[in-house]
Amino acid sequence: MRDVCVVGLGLIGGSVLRAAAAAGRVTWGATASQADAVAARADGFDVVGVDAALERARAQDALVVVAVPLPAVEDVLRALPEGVRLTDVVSVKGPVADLVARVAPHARYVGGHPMAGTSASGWAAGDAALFRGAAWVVAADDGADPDVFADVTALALATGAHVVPASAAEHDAAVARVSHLPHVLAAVLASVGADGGPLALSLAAGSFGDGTRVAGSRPELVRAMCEGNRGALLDAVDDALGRLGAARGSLASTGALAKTIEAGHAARLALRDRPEPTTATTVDLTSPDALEVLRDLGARGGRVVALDGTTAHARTS
Ligand SMILES: O=C(O)C(=O)C[C@]1(C(=O)O)C=C[C@@H](O)C=C1
Repeated sequence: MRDVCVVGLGLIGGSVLRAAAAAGRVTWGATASQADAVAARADGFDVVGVDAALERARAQDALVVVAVPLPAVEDVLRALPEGVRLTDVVSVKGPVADLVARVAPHARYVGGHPMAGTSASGWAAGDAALFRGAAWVVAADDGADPDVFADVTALALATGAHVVPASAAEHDAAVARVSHLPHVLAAVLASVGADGGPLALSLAAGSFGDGTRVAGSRPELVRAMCEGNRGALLDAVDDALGRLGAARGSLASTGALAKTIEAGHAARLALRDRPEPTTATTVDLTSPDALEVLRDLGARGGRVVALDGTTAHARTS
């Protein structure tokens, strides 16, 4: 079991550190936030300075998990000793891969992204169980080091997540639609509701609460996440605007929203009823076509559910 060093101890980093420790790993962390460092130490975790944490990772051949917001990633990369095993949990993968290539090309990097969170932030909001049952994307771009791919997969599985392999570009296009666009829409919806004045807010109930929940997240984190995926998010916003425009058009002309409501209803039921992938298959991570096979598996809704050395046990639909 590889040791784990987490840099950034907010909601996600703090949850990774707790979950890795709960899974029996040797762990330590570092954070620029004094408040998070004090709170993590008070909870019994080993928290040291960033340079000391990274040096220890090099000495112990540990996996470093960068869990800071995108604008702070470069500073962590600049402090990396040569050749460390590296992953991250940032919500956009292409820009982090580009940064690693530019600033720390010596790192043995395989990106990751756990699809879990809450609108809370900071160490205190973290939870060892946050990733249970969640998808954790592990970047399967050509050239990925199979050994580090296995390290990141093993960590994700140890937290209770399942692994969805995807290229950085596939990941960024997908999360633009299912994570970043929802944050933009929640922000817009919250403002539209608030502008309805005190009566509207006193009537706000389930639909408004559900639709605006993530607008309660820390604005600078949401901003960094959305701006970091600008290209793919613009495409998703355009798609949403087109559908909103069509909905407005049909409401204005025929008075009927039927198509929009029915398409959305069908999409929501398909999400609720999506089949659990059940067909078992294995992928040898050291085989020359492993990354292609893994990307194909992820694109078809498959997932890696266990790891046995360098053999990934997967399920497909
Ligand atoms: O559930 C939430 O509060 C989240 O915003 C989590 C959420 C998302 O679902 O969009 C947000 C960012 C991530 O990196 C992964 C997941």
